[in-house]
Amino acid sequence: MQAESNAQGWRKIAVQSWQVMTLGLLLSVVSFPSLAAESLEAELTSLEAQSVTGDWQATEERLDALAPQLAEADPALQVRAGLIRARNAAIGGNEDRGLAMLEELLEQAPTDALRLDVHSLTANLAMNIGRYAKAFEHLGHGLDLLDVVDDPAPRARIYGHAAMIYTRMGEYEQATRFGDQAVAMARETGNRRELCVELERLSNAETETRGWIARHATISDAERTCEAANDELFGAAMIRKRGLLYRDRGEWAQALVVLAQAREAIGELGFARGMIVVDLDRAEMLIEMGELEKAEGLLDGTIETLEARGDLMDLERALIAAAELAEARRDHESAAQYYRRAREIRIEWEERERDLRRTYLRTAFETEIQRQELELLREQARVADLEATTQRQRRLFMGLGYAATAVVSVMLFVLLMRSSRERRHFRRLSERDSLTGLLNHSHFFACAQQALDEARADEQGFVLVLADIDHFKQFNDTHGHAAGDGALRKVAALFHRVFGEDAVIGRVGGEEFALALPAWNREGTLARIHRFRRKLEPLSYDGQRLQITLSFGLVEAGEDLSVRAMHRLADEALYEAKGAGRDRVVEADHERLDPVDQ
Ligand SMILES: Nc1nc2c(ncn2[C@@H]2O[C@H](COP(=O)(O)OP(=O)(O)OP(=O)(O)O)[C@@H](O)[C@H]2O)c(=O)[nH]1
Repeated sequence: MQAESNAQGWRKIAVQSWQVMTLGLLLSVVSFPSLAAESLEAELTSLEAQSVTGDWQATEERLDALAPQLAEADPALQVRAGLIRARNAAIGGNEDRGLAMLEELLEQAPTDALRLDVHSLTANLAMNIGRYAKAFEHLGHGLDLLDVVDDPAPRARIYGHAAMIYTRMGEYEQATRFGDQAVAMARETGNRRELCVELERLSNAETETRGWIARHATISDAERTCEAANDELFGAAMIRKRGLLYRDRGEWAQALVVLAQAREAIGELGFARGMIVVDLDRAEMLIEMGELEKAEGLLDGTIETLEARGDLMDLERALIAAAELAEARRDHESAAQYYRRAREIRIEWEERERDLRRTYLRTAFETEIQRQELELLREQARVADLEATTQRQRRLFMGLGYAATAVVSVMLFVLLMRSSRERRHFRRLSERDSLTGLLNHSHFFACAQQALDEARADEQGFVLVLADIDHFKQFNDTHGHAAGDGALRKVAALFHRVFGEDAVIGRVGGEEFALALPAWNREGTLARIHRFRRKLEPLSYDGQRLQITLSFGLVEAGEDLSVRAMHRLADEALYEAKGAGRDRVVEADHERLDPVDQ
């Protein structure tokens, strides 16, 4: 009784489509991590298994019964129940509702692993009903989640769906890579049913990418695994595939035996479409072998059934087989009719395929464009970053440059100031007497000449005076050299004080001084010398008061007298003053002037 109801359930499911059946199968192998609410969890696990081997309506009823418990349950359990309901809706013919439910589940899924399963199921369902763009979109999102989901079960499922969809696209290389991953992941789960499904998908991808031996190994592995997992449907499908492998190698007798086994197994399951497909396989071979009667028996009613179902690919195959059969019987008119119809079906089929291909290419293209745009944005951000850094560096360098320039300028300024100060210092050293600060001999006479020239130009008077400290040797000898220095400094300071800023004053010998007095005359000069002599107080030194005196020679500028000539005259006058007893002023006698000096 149980077996009968199961078989009925299978028939209902089989009415939908081969692919939709795989959805249920997939869900049955889910091994979600154990959560709280043990009993509910166990119930759900049993439901997931039943959704494959039993009637989807029965699972729906059980889910309804669980509704109150589920409303209070952990979100993860709710999403698992939701996945079964979405699949049920699709199998029940309400694919749009199934897809809408999956959209909601995506919002609710509390973990990346569950979100990955929702994407997997959405991609599979969308693909089966020709919503290719949606299928590719969800497949892409699912594959993206592989980076963050470690659980091998959902990983195996998304890889498996990718393998299936890429095989459908004719992208066999990529499909094989996904198929290998799916099988590897399924082996990790230790779940035989999962592995059975993924081996079947890999075997589809491998048809165009691998040799006979590799394909045979995959198919045999799948056959054994599906049998061990008690998955009769996939087991039967694998037997058929093994038969086709023999056919491909030309081992027709062996192929027919194996295909007959497959037909029997599929027939036991009541899987109508599966039976038609295997009959077609066998009919095609029998026609080639010339066994026309047997082939005709297998094809009988096939075309009508497939037309009713709208299975275009299988219908085309059946029409071609019928055409070949008619041709073999020399019924060319019927053959031509079958071929014509087959062509029409092919055009219709290809139109659908083109649509699929276009969607795939558009999606792939859009993804590529998005990737490029993203890359461009990243590049732009990198350039902007680089520009900002360069700008910062330029500003920094400019700042440093300004600072360096400022530092160098300050240093230069300081150096300039110092050097000009030093220049002034050295010039002063070269022009002045270091002890008294008065002009030295050579600078005094240069300045005196200049002052004389200016006085003459201004038609003003000019007087030159020489003064010499009396008995200075004796003073030095008596009181010491330092006292002598003090006396020299005192005399110099007094000259300045008495004759003022306009007088050019120099120390022109050891204890000899000279004064050039522009705009002065002899009377004024004599009066001022007398004031000087009065003011020359005794020098206090070492507790003693030391009085010094000076002798003076004075000369007033006559017409065309040079400073040199005036110096000679003044010197003579001074000599006279010394000879006359010192401490006095003698005026020069112009008459005594040697003509050479003028
Ligand atoms: N303390 C000191 N003595 C100096 C300096 N320059 C020259 N003398 C001294 O000045 C003295 C000049 O001596 P003399 O030329 O003989 O003349 P005097 O002793 O002043 O005698 P009369 O000029 O004839 O009155 C020497 O003893 C020099 O050593 C100086 O810078 N400091």
